[in-house]
Amino acid sequence: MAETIIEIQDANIYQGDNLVLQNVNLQVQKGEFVYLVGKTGTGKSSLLKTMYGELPLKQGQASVVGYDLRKITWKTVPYLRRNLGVVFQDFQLLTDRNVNDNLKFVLRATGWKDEKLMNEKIADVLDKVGLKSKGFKMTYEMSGGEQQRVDIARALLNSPKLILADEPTGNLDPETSDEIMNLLIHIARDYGTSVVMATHDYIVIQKYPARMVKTEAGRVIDNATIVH
Ligand SMILES: Nc1ncnc2c1ncn2[C@@H]1O[C@H](COP(=O)(O)OP(=O)(O)OP(=O)(O)O)[C@@H](O)[C@H]1O
Repeated sequence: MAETIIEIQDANIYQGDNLVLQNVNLQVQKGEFVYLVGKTGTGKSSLLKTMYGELPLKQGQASVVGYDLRKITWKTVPYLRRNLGVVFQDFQLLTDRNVNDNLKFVLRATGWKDEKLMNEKIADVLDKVGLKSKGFKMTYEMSGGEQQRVDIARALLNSPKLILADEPTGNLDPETSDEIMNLLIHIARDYGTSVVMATHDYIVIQKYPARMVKTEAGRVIDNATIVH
C-alpha cells in the first residue's frame, strides 16, 4: 500500500496575519516527484515553510513525514526536520569550512556523535550526489552546480523520506539545472524519497514532466497544466 508522506486537509496558510493560501488540500505519496508552481508571491515558499515547521499551521490539518503540524512546537520541530531535507536556491552553505565539515556540522547538530559513522555517512551522501572526491574543497571554491549538490547531500544526511526544494535551479545555467534535475529525479525514483520542488522554471518543467501543484489567487490547484 502506498505510504502518504504529506497529507494536508483544509489548511489555511498565513504569513503573520495575512492569509496567503486558503483551503489547501494536498497529498503526496512515497517516492512521488511533485512541482509546486505559481507566480512570484503566490505562496509557494509559505507552503514549503509550513511543511518544514518554519511557519506555524494555525488552521486545518496537516501531517508531514508522520508529524502532525498542529502539534509541532519549537521543541519538537527538530524531530520533523530530521525526517525531511530542505534544499534552497542560494545553497546556504557555511563558507568558512570545507564540504566535509559543512556536512559534519549538520550531523552533530542533529545528534550524531560517532566519528566513524559520521565519516561513513558523509562519504555515502557525497557519493550519491557525484562529489565523491570533493569533501576537502572549500565551498566557495566550488561552482554553483557543485554547491547545489552539496546542499542536496546535506539534505540527504538523515535519510529523509521527503525533500522540499525551493527553486533549486534558480541560480543555475541550463546545463547545470539539467544535472540537478536528473539528480533529484533519481533520488525520488531510486531511494523512494518524495520530492516537492517549488519552481518558476518552465523549461525545466517541460523537459522533466511530473505532477504539478499550482498556487494561484490564494488557492492550491492540483494536477495543474501550464498555459503559456
Ligand atoms: N516573512 C514574511 N512576512 C510577511 N509576509 C510575507 C513574508 N514572506 C512572504 N510574505 C508574503 O506572503 C506572500 C507569499 O509569499 P511567498 O514567498 O510564499 O511566495 P512565493 O510564491 O514563494 O514567491 P517567490 O516565488 O517570489 O519566492 C506574499 O504576499 C509575500 O509578500
